[in-house]
Amino acid sequence: MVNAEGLTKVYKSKELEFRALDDVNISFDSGKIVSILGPSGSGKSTLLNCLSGIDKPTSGNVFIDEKNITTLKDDDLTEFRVKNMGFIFQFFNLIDVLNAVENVELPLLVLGKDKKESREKSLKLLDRVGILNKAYNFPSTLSGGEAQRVAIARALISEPKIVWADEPTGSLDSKNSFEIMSLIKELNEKNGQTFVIVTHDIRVSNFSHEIFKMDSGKIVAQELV
Ligand SMILES: Nc1ncnc2c1ncn2[C@@H]1O[C@H](COP(=O)(O)OP(=O)(O)OP(=O)(O)O)[C@@H](O)[C@H]1O
Repeated sequence: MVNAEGLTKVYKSKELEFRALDDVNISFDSGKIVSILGPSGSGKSTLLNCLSGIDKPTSGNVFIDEKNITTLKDDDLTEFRVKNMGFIFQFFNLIDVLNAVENVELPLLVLGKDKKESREKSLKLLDRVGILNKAYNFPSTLSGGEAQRVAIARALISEPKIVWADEPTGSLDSKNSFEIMSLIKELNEKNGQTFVIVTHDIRVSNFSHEIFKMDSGKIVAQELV
C-alpha cells in the first residue's frame, strides 16, 4: 500500500514561492493500476516524484508498505528504490550506446547479478513484451512503441513491487498508446505489480482501477473504476 499524508512541495525562487503540491493526502492499495490525471502544471509529476522518492517533499510523509521513505537516508532510499521500484518515462530514457537487451539487463548488472543469468532473463522479458526480434537493436533504430516496450522491460527486470510511469504514452500515437496500456494491464494482472501512471490522456485512465484528479497542487477528485 502507498499512503502519503500532508504532502507539500514548495519551490522557491528569489522572493517568489510556488506551491506545486498543497497538503496532498493520497492512498491506494498494492496490485492496482492507479492514474493521476490533471491539466498541465497541476502537480502530477511532482506528486509522482515525491511518492517514489525521486524528489523530497517540503513537508509530509510517504509510506510504502508502512515504511516511511521520507525519513530514509539518501543511500537507504536509493537501495529501497532499486529493490522495489521501476520507472517508465515519456521519452523512454534508454541509453543510446547500449542495445535493447543491454538496456534491459543493466539494472541487474548494477545489482551485481550474474551476467549470463541477467542476459537470459532480459531476453525472456523482451519476448514477453513482444520485441525479442529487436533485442540487438540500438534505441535509435527502434520505433517509439518499441522503445517504450524496451523501457517497460527495463522497469520490470528487477521484479519491482511498484512501477512509476510519467506520461508513458505521451510520445506515442493512439494505436501504440493502446498497445502499451494493454501490455501494462496484462503485466499488472499476471504479476500483481502496482502501476502508478501520470497522464493527461483520459483514454489511459480507462485502463486503471483507480483515478486521482489533480488541480493546482491538490487532489480534487478520486474515482474507483
Ligand atoms: N524545479 C522547479 N522549480 C520551480 N517550479 C517548478 C519546478 N518543478 C515544477 N515546478 C512547477 O510546479 C508546477 C507543477 O509541475 P508538474 O511538473 O508537477 O506539473 P504536471 O501536472 O506534471 O504538468 P505537465 O502535465 O505539464 O507535465 C508547475 O507550475 C511547474 O512550473
